[in-house]
Amino acid sequence: MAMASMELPTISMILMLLIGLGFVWKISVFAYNASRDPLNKVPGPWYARFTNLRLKLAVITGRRMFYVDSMHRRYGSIVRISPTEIAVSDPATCQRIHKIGSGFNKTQWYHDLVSFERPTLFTMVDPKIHAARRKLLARGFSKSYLRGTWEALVRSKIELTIRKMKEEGNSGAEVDVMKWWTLLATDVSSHLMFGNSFGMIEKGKTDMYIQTLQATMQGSGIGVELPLVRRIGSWIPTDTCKQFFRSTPFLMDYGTRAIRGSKDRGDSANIFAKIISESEKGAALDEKDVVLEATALIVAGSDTTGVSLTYLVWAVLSRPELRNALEQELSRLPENYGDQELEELPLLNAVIDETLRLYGAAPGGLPREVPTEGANITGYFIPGGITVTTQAYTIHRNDDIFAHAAEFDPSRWLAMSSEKTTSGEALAKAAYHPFGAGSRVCLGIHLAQMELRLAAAEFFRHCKGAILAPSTTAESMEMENFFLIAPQSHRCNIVFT
Ligand code: HEM
Repeated sequence: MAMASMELPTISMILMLLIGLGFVWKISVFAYNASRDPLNKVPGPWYARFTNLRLKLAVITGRRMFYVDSMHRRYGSIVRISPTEIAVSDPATCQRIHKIGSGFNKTQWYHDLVSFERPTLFTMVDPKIHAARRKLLARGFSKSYLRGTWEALVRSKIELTIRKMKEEGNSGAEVDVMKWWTLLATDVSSHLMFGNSFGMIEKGKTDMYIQTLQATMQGSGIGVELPLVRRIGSWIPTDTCKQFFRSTPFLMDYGTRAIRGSKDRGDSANIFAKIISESEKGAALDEKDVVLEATALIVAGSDTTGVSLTYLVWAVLSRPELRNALEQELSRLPENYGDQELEELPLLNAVIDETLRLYGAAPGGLPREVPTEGANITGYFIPGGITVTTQAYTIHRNDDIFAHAAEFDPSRWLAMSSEKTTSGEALAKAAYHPFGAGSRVCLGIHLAQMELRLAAAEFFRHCKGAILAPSTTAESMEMENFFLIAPQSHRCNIVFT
């Protein structure tokens, strides 16, 4: 009996043996596939072959663009950053990826990030569908239309914002320019999209709709990286979780009422009135599309412009000589100047370009999918379906493209604007892309530039006594990166002396 129980394996032993064999088999298949993966030839850390955990950690701690930049510095202009993703920082390859008709389309990540029930311009993948939508929306975002129809409104909101900043700072209190610029940009884009002022600058705070929209976007940002958290959060019956994960019906209902209201007021009430009247002829956009696009555009036009203006003010106030020179340039403007005159000012535009080079609001990875047939990227064959990302953060800080790239030096743009540009300057101009590139370049570029020019001009004409508060330091302005950038302190305080 004793001998038999020693020699015959029990059922549990057989099961354990089978599980063990299954496990070894799985590991072998995984190792075999990993060893034959064409991406193995791409330089990068060893763990990127097996897991995206290191990249995810960087994403959820707001360090993604810094992590990818450190990988480029270590491994070169092409680097594998996860089992299915490579990053590229060679300017010519970036241009090739982003150029119109390249075949490198946006990835599903954009749709997951925004998570609306239908795609919008920002999230559309199919180039033909995107091109048709872009053509329709572009009518409301051209420089001439914006100047003709909206410049006065944008300017009045800027003047109000600066008056409110000064009122707040009258008693010697610190004034957070990031709060005010974000309110300004949010109020401008909401007014342009829904045709009504939300009165946020007057009140000095965002309203209920914008708060819910911001919470929803944060919820989507969490959900795209941690889908389980989104799923669990959407079941939890608290107001916060509802705002983060279940606000779409509220946002849609609000947007529908706002769009219907502005439609009744006629063609110049909002940007969409113009687009709707055009699209109704060919029924290209239904009401839901309009509401979703308007909602997405409010998001796209708010923190982006607010953050860029914040860094502009910080960068100039940190450099007294530059500030004096800018104030002098602006003091020569006639009282009734407009955006067109501002476009001619060399230093103002150099300051804006330099701000966007180092602190443009969206300098992180822009993911694109390698076309089905695969592509040769800087000498490596990359199979179809792999994600390839490029980031302005790295290209804009490349010393071979921008001399002393880490320095904030607007004078580099003054030299570049002369008639005779050197080949190095031409390379720098081509590599510069704070608003993205190609067919997916920012739709709001002219609106953003108009706001940046007018707001910077008004600020440095009317806030001569403003200085950075002691609490605003290089450390407090260090960037975090959750798709967009923001100062880690989420504020930029000044005082009026
Ligand atoms: C300084 C401010 C801004 C910066 C730095 C900025 C930056 C960018 C960048 C880098 C992209 C490309 C994204 C990609 O390829 O994945 C983009 C796209 C876009 N931006 Fe902006 N943006 C700004 C302001 C605005 C404003 C004011 C609006 C509209 C109100 C806007 C609307 C859009 C839209 C709709 C897209 C998607 C375009 C498409 O895919 O066809 N942006 N922006």
